[in-house]
Amino acid sequence: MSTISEKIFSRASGKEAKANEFIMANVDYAMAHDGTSVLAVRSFKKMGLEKVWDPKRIVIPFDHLTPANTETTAALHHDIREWIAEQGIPNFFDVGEGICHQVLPENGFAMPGKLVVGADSHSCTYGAFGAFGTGVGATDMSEIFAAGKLWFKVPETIKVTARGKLGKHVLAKDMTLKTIGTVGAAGATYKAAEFYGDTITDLSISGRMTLCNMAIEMGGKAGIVPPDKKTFDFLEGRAVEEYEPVYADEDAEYCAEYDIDGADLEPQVARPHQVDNVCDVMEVAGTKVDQVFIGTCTNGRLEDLEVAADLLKGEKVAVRTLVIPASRSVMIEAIRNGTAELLLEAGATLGTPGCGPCLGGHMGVIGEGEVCISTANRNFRGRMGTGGQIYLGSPATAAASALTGEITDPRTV
Ligand SMILES: CC(C)[C@H](C(=O)O)[C@@H](O)C(=O)O
Ligand code: SF4
Repeated sequence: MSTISEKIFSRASGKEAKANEFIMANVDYAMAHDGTSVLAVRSFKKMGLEKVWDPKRIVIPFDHLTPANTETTAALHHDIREWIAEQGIPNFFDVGEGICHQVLPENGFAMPGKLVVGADSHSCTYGAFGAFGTGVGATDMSEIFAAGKLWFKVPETIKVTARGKLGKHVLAKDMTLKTIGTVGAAGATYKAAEFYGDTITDLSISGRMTLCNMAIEMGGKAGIVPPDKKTFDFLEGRAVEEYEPVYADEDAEYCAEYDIDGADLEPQVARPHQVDNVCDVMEVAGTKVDQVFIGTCTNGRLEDLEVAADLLKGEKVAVRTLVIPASRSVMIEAIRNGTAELLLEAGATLGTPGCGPCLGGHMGVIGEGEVCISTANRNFRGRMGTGGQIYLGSPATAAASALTGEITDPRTV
């Protein structure tokens, strides 16, 4: 009677692992990006260590401040590139390759049954593939760099079941925001979430990534969709090694259960400054916006850009609209299939694949008193610029709002 997390931790620790136990687990893949690798490498060097445990199992994408925004960032990037070369780490993704949580799945590092740990809180995204994906701090990452292992408390699991077919212009993001609004920003603290129901199985891989990406926004240690044919098809020719899918037992123990109604779901928006401050879009419709941002590890995939392009096709945006593809391959596909052209013709700005202004680093921060509707996962106070206000919504809601200059229900344009 085990949950997916208990089974993954049992394999990774080599002994039967049950919720609330402390175990030492072998990590399958470890990720740090330009932001966190700096600190992880510093702490690794402080330990007096020379070589990482296994260069092939470390993945380093540069995405947070790319291209470098200041001389300081450029110098830090330079140092990390040197360290990566010294260590012989083959999985290095430099400026323009994309956001870590897009790059790892695209390159087959997120696989069912694996323990994938990242020095970034949204590493829970890998749960979309049936992995236990979780974020740790940079010093914990240095321990993993050193020995490939880390202590974990095996999490309890909540079960979220979503049923019903989503309506027109109601997307995975709306379901995700609804789930966070229902569970609450701290409702799943140090717990894993397993997602079930036809609404979930109907989601594309991209939609499942949106959902699992935001598990941390309800405090979750992980968010996991049981792998199915869609998962296996996506991983075909992509998975970097063999994997074994893991499923929960019928009588697995859940500490809480939630039901989400997909059929009657309206487009959702999270109001400033908490992610669980969620409401139907109608409640905030008409709120003037200064900027629209479509991108991030939550909603910067091809499907998201296509949704936006479809709404903006042949029209002109009323406010500045930034579109930042989640990865180089998303951008290439968007160029190939005409999506990029539609967005540019409508007046949107296309940026280098990466995090963009998501965490307020550069490329599109907002000014004092400005309002942005964003497809990202966090709307914390000041995140995209001091004194700014962030509303979170789906790419459809963001694109509809771009057309009118105010928060708009995509079903009305
Ligand atoms: C910079 C990094 C540590 C951070 C995170 O862990 O989530 C960032 O990606 C974010 O989204 O705020
Ligand atoms: S896109 Fe945003 S949420 Fe995702 S990793 Fe980058 S900064 Fe963090």
